[in-house]
Amino acid sequence: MTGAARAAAPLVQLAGLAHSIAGKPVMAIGDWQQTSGDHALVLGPSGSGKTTLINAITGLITPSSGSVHIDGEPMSALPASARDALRRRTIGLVFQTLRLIPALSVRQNLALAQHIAHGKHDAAAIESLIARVGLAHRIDARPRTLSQGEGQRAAIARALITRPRLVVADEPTSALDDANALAMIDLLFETAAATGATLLVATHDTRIQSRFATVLTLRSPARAAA
Ligand SMILES: Nc1ncnc2c1ncn2[C@@H]1O[C@H](COP(=O)(O)OP(=O)(O)OP(=O)(O)O)[C@@H](O)[C@H]1O
Repeated sequence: MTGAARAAAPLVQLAGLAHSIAGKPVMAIGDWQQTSGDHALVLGPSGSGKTTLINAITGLITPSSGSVHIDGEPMSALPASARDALRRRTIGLVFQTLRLIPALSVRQNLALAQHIAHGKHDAAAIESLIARVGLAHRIDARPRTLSQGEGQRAAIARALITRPRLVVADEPTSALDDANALAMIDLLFETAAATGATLLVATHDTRIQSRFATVLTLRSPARAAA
């Protein structure tokens, strides 16, 4: 795809997207698209298929029907190794369980992410992003010594250090109290603005809904059919 065609393509484009496991429908979206810069919330109750949708968007599963395009590239149609490469190039992931590597410091976690995505090391970019999320004083700390809030800030920095076009966050706030949930979303918005990323946040946490102009509401396909 040419640069001009890519610039015109939606960042995320879903067409007829649905997924079944052992014949049971677990996620049904149909058509949806997200343009670059348009932060979006995927909102749905437990079991409505949010994680399944994220797994399809990030190329971790092959949807049973329909397609996923990321930045104009056919994620769902690519072989596994090409999907991995597309994910590393374009997507940063933030999980509720932070998934930082325990044996590495915060700085080293970011360095590894940078190396995997781009095969390069930019120490100044790491220090600057860690300072931006308010963790300069913990840069050489191991993840197990961080507070929950510090760990979440480290996980956001790790997702953004590769300067992904899309940041996908799965339930980033559900374990947090009201003040920390909103602070987490504010930090995601601020770091996304600083690095040029677009956010796609999946949650059942309605407290953060008002922060997003675009909301995709999911219903369990089993309930929708009932
Ligand atoms: N590997 C699997 N095998 C069988 N059923 C599955 C599997 N993965 C997901 N499901 C089912 O698919 C449905 C959607 O699951 P999914 O995890 O996508 O929902 P969710 O909206 O993310 O839920 P939660 O908010 O509880 O994490 C659920 O009914 C779940 O039990």
